[in-house]
Amino acid sequence: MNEQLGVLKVIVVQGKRLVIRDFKSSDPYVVLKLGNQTAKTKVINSCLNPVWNEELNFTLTEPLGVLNLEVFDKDLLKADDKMGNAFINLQPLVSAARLRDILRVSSGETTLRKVIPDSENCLVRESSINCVNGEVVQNVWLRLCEVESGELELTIKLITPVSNAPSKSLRRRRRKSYEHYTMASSSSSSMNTLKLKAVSVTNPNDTAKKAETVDLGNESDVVFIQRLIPSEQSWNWFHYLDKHIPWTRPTIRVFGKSFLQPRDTCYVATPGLTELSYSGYQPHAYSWDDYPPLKDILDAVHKALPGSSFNSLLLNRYKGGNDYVGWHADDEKLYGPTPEIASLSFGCDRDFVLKKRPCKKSRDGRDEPASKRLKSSHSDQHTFRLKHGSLLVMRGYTQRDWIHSVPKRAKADATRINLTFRRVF
Ligand SMILES: O=C(O)CCC(=O)C(=O)O
Ligand SMILES: [Fe+2]
Repeated sequence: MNEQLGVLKVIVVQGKRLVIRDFKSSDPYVVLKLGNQTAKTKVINSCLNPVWNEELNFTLTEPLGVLNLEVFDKDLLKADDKMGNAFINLQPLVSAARLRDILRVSSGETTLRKVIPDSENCLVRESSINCVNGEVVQNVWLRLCEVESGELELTIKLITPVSNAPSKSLRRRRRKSYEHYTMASSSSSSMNTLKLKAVSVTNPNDTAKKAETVDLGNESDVVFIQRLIPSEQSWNWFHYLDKHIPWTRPTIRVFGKSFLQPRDTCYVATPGLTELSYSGYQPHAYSWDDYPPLKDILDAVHKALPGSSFNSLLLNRYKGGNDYVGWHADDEKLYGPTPEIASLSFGCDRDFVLKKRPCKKSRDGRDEPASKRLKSSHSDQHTFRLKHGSLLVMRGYTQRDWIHSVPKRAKADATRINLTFRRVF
């Protein structure tokens, strides 16, 4: 049976910079879910910075879940629109309650621990967990995910009886909780602070980090990691790139006709490489030092792909579902015959479609029908849903034998940023 730990009081304080989902504003409300318990705030009409100050109560049981929050825009005539979501791991709060019991703190205000924003939580800034007159209280600002902007402020209180004889599960875990803390003696001031080492919370989506390899046949394959970069980190990078990259929408030539490229673009490369040119357009090559976070992103990709060594990057920004990239292969000579191309996505989900070339030169240079070249056990088309933080890598002869595209999608109403890392030889 689930063991009851106490009552979780969640005060949904306010939202900031929420997105517009109606004509000029939104009518936001928040849905909170903990296991099979659900609660909602009231709707605040026409407001992007709503103040709810509403307290919603949940029973907290073991095993501990994650508190999920979703913001919606209330609509009368159609389904409510999504305005982003966030989650908060309750483990630090429960560990802090155990520490309170161990230290027998029951009056005044004491900081029990801190949780730092990191790549595996939605925190906007560091958050303290305090014991206030026996109650364990955490104030958090959460960045909303799967949306262009928005933050939520919550105050969370865990009400458990201050116990000198902890429950069975607390006893089981007590030893483990000690390992998380480096304690110094508390001061005698009314606001005591224990010197605790800030620890990060674990990512409930860890399983999404697993790599899946799709064998395309004939020495071509695709590696797909649905969530390489955790959500919070991905949003930080998304916002940086959206704001700071000098995006341009160039005119390109396709089949002798000039078009405005249906997405924004930018190119970054190590100095001295052969220049890139595609569809009659030669982008200016910015340097990695111009946009230092790109070096952190490159490091993360190199770490995920041991042995890789990318020296150039093509960035694309799709400002909505009408922006797209048509069928093509990244088979420019400067990448060599078997380029490894690593594609990292942030923001709105989009489909990435790979399709076998109708007829293409085989490795020895002869034209052969596709049916002859590729084993029948391999499918002719693959679609990957590229999500916020996804990594997709094309390898081997994929550029020679396959073409790829990100088609228009009417429902993709938010911005997506995609980074393709390549090595120029
Ligand atoms: O946006 C994407 O996922 C793909 C972009 C792409 O194919 C390219 O830049 O060559
Ligand atoms: Fe491409």
